Amino acid sequence: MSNIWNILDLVLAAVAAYLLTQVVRNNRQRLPLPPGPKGLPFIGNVLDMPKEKESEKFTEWRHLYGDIVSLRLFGQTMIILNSPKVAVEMLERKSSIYSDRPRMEFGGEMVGWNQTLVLTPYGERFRSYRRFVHQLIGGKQQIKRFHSLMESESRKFLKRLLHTPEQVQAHIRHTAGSLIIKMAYGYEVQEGKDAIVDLVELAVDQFSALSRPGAFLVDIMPFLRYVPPWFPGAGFKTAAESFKKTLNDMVDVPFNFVKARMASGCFSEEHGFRGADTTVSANYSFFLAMTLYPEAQRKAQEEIDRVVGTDRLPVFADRENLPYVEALVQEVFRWNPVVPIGVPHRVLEDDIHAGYFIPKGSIIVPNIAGFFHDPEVYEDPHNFIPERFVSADGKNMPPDPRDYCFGFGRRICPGLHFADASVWNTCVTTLAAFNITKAVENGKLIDPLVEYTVGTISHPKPFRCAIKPRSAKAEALI
Ligand code: HEM
Repeated sequence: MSNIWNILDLVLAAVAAYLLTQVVRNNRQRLPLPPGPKGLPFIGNVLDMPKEKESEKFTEWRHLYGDIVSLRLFGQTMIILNSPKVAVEMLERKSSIYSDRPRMEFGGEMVGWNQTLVLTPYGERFRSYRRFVHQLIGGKQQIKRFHSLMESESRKFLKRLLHTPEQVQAHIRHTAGSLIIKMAYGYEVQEGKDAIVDLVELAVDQFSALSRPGAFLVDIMPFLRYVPPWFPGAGFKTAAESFKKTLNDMVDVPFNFVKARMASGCFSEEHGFRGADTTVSANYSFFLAMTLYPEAQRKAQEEIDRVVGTDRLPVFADRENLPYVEALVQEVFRWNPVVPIGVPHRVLEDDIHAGYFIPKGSIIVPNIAGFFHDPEVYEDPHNFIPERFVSADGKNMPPDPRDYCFGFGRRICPGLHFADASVWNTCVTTLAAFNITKAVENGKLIDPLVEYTVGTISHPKPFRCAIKPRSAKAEALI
């Protein structure tokens, strides 16, 4: 008899537990979604989503609705995080449920980027990719192995600038591509045009275009994937095929090179890693800032001359003695961030945050550019002012932009130490060797516009500037 009671007790306990979870769940679902623009029946906020300058629109919504804003794109909930505080609370403190990526029908499934770390769903494959990348470039110590490579690549960069300064953007791209490919595969990039660098650039540009939230309708309505190619509006299928070929080539061509090198017994140890080419944007922003803000340039050069002297170029060992240059690099990362609205995360379970219901499967977008352009945190945010990061006692400074510009939680950019070192190195060696000023045309100074491209990775639009060696001595050093 007592056995039957024990079993009954267990059954009752299980039923009670089930009912309790249902009550909690129903209560959760009764909590409101975060506020946001109203939207239309069925399509929701599709028409509210900006086609460019997303960050500015998200900031407008911040003023209307607050730090957490929700949108609905057909049946998909999107949550915009408008302050670093909520981004840290959700994406870092609750990272065990906020670290998935949305399924991107176009870029992920049709083109194949879901096979790379950036779009890999949260799970075992994600963890093993991260472990691997972490071993290679995960900490400042690991990056030290690449300091001499970065220093020698930047010397080549200075030479290219000296000969063809008007091609600065191409030189930045070439140097960044060359550095990453050399680090990953031990492949020596050719001067001028190089097939592998071109492939990496093309693939990364395509990724940038296709990974914007809502960039392709098929991301919101996955069934469109099955419309026949001749169907009106199905041009995205041809585009997917072409993007897929670029991605496959980017993987296969260097891989085949490595295989051939291994067969011939001359394979360098830094192999097997593919990285995104985001440092290009930061470095080009640096040139734009130096063109527009001569006073910041002059102060940084004065510091370099005083600390390093003019008989040699700066090296990584000088870094800690150059606080103004450090502040200038921080300002480069803040002024116009490379990834203005991050890479979207996806939440794996229902959550309640700040009294709002965040449904499982919501796409979470941190408004990084919005954080950096908040005048309450960074005074006069659209101007380039390294002084905001300089303080005699290291107190009362705004947050270091490097705490946020690389994303959050378990998805934080694994290339952040590499990127920070390589951008610092480009800035400091260029400042030591060259003066960057406005270009002159028909006797008139040309004011470059501060305009950026649309896409996950945002680049300054091409602009003109003049780049000349600071002195005969500097030229001799190059
Ligand atoms: C200025 C330079 C860079 C910036 C601003 C930047 C920024 C970012 C951001 C915002 C994310 C998304 C993080 C998130 O989801 O919360 C990311 C992801 C990623 N970045 Fe970077 N990045 C830079 C350079 C690099 C470099 C040099 C590499 C490789 C050497 C790299 C490799 C990656 C990878 C593989 C991911 C995907 C990580 C994942 O999904 O788990 N990045 N980056």
